[in-house]
Amino acid sequence: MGSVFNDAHHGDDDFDEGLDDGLDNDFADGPDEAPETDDPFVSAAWRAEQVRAMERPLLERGVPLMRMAATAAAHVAQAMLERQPDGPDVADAHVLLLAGAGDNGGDGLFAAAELADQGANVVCAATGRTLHAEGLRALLDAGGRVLALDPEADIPGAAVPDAQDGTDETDGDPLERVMDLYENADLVIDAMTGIGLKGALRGIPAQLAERIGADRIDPRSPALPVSEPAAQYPMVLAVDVPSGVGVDDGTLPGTYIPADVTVSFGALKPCALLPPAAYACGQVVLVDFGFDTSRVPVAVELVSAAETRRHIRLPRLADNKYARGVVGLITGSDAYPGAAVLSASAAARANAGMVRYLGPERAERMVLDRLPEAVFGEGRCQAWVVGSGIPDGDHADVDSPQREAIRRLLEPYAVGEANWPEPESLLNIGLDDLPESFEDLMAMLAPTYEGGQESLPPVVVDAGALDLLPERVPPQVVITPHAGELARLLRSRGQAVDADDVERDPLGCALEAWRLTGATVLLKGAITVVVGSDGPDKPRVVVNGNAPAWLSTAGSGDVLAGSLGALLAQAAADEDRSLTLKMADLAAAGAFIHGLAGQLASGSGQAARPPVVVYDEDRDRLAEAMAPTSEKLRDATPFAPIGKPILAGDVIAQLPNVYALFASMNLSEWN
Ligand SMILES: NC(=O)C1=CN([C@@H]2O[C@H](COP(=O)(O)OP(=O)(O)OC[C@H]3O[C@@H](n4cnc5c(N)ncnc54)[C@H](O)[C@@H]3O)[C@@H](O)[C@H]2O)[C@H](O)CC1
Ligand SMILES: [K+]
Repeated sequence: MGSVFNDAHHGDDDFDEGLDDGLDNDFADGPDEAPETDDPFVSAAWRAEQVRAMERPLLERGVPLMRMAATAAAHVAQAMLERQPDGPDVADAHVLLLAGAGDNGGDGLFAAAELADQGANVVCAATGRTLHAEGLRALLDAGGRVLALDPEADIPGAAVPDAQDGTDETDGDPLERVMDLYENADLVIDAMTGIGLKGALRGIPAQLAERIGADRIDPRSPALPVSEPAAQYPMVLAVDVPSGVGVDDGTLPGTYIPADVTVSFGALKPCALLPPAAYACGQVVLVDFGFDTSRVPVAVELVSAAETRRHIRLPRLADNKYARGVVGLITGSDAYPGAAVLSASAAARANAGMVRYLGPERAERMVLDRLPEAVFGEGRCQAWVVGSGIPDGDHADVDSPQREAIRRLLEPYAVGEANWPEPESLLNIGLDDLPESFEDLMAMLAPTYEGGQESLPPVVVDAGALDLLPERVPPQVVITPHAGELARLLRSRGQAVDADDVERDPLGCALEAWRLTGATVLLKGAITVVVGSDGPDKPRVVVNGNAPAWLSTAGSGDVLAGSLGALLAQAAADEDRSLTLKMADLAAAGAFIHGLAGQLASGSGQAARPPVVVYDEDRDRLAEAMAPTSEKLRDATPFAPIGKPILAGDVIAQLPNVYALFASMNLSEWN
């Protein structure tokens, strides 16, 4: 499954060949070769202002970034046409360019001029009052035509539609004219706005996006494997970013044009990684300009296989089961005993040394039936998982003993309220003595710990335990809400937010929850957004996008909680490591493992955020890199490319295989 471990390749490109010989630096030499699986270039995104800061030194040295961007866009356009089984040759293609007045429009004009040079029939619809002058000249010289949509436009050589008249081809409502062109086009190049967009689209671009965007958004369409040939014409190529998306925050503030492919220049922007904007980007092809990213902090990071591998602890020569990490679970309930089985089995199959389960008798019996290895005896736990399958305060008639136990477990994590009795040690809970009732348990969980809050074991707070979270907690507390649960948590802290608000602005809401609680926030969704601490008051944002749509199935969250608990226990088992600043990466790695298990279980090459393709000037290599995952997966499984339905248990069954995959990657790098 090559595509799972990002195929994208950074470095060794000869994109700069033929450029200004005066280039002295690493750009001229191409960036350093990076290992295939560990390339920050394809897994990090920077905000618009940061991208501008990184492009500035290159522009000052006279590097022709716009021409490089345009050539790359033209090559990508060609690759899109060529991969359509019934697609026209470039020379016969009808291309509609939507060009704004800024440099994004300039990129589009030069790109379209290259296609027109090869014989394509290109019409540019200008959405602003002006067009990039040199780009316009290039397109007109290459035989392209230009239609100005704004009656006040001042664009030399452009036709201006005139609704009053009725005599020539420019007559009629300009938007209708564009829609006619749209319907007859093979390819649309969307270059209305790039990183210069302010707020939601307004005016003519907004109207165009409303018409074209509405035509293209169908939430009922099936989740297909990556970059299948487009199901409909015209295909849309977005220049740098799809026009209308929130470049820095990943929101969709107004109308926008969803793309089949987005060709992104210099560096990824957050909208390429964050939901919901990432869904509008389609396949992302990233053009390397050789930016110096070393001094610019990453805004959003995509968790990679290589990063995940770093957090896994392989068994060592002298290990015993305790050294490998013990996971304690207070999950499952009389109402949902299955969650106990799922969370405990997931933890047990995810490379933990041992699993301790704590719950009502019936759930305990079910866990033992399915997992005879589970223990209920005394000993250490390096990480906890609480709340999966436990009704929350609104749904539990009386506060159950389980909820009380979780409340006690979480008490010592309350920041600023430390006033604990002498530690018997929280880590030593005598589960043997565990009663039918939880009375004694509560006593045993009395808030005690050694070495201060920092040394408390990491804990995953899921589902019904979210309303038991203390006001403020340290970062080793990971909360794992979905949109509705996050909204509820924020409401409990005075924010007027509902689930739709969270879905509209997942990053904003996860950041808010992190700010308010201090917890590491893992917001579940097709793309998972994690916000954790990267130092005092400094958030770290990591997303995971490798999950196939098949993974949205009952019990999936219980599996995530259990397997994340196991990952945290492995990390915490090495006591010399402080996890505080690693929690965001650990949580995202947990989501990656879960997503990969879902891909293996379903045999699907589909992913919410398909791997980023690095632009290659070599046409054959570019075509290969952009090829559908179904082709790459053809021999991997009989079910590729679509995959098959799965149950939570199927995902659990694949967890050992995920670890096996990691174990076979670059063994020399293992700790
Ligand atoms: N990343 C790189 O290294 C390079 C990127 N390039 C391209 O340049 C654009 C950014 O160009 P800029 O001129 O700064 O802005 P835009 O073209 O994105 O937008 C300006 C354009 O949009 C109009 N506009 C702004 N807000 C709105 C709105 N809310 N509604 C409607 N219209 C709006 C504004 O009036 C202007 O007309 C970058 O994305 C790349 O594509 C370069 O090629 C160099 C290298
Ligand atoms: K654009």
